[in-house]
Amino acid sequence: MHDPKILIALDFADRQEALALVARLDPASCRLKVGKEMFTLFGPEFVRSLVSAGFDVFLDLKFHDIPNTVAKAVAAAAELGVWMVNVHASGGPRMMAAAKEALQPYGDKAPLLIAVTVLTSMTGDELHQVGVLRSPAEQVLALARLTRDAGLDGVVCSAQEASLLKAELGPDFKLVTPGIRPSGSDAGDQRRIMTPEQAIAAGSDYLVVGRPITQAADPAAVLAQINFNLAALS
Ligand SMILES: O=C(O)c1cc(=O)[nH]c(=O)n1[C@@H]1O[C@H](COP(=O)(O)O)[C@@H](O)[C@H]1O
Repeated sequence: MHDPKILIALDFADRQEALALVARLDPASCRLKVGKEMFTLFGPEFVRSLVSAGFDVFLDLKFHDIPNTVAKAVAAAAELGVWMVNVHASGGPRMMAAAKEALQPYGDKAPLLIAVTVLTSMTGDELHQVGVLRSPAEQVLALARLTRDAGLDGVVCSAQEASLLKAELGPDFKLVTPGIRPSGSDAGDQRRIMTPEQAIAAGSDYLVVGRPITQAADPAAVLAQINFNLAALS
């Protein structure tokens, strides 16, 4: 596969369990995401080992801090050789521009820089609780516009906003969508969800899939089935 669409969220407390899954995966058929749990437990060495094994790695630490701190953190991620890194768009345009600037020295080796808009676990009511009175779709669009204007490569959003964002921001602005649930699988803590096929049809570029693959009896088979279904769409 030329450009694997599925980013598998490696959210494991046990390194051996994660590595047993990785050993059954092919870098040509998926990419890997390392998030806060595994990075906190196993650190940069774990990320480097996945990069050395030939995987494109999305380092999902969702940086959200003052511009100087985020710029340095993003540069540290680039040093690890990751394929994608993310910040929170609500850190603001100056923070995002500083992150972008920090990647300039890496040229075409720089990771894709993506901003999280509204977490896929959040509903409109929860946004209201934190003082955001817009609907999720309106807030996602507003933050995505700020992200594009700051020169970043794309956003993390839910697939429910993908068609709106593709229409408003054009085909090149990357949409990375978690909250993916093959039909019949448990939503868990996610709220704004879609199936893989619906997400691709709506315009998602990359689908983040965790538990539906990692907690399956046969994770490689679930991945193969999703890839097969997506190939049938194109
Ligand atoms: O940035 C992310 O990857 C992310 C953003 C978001 O809005 N929602 C979201 O679920 N994620 C991550 O995507 C993964 C989803 O995992 P599952 O819910 O198990 O498929 C988790 O690792 C989350 O940390």
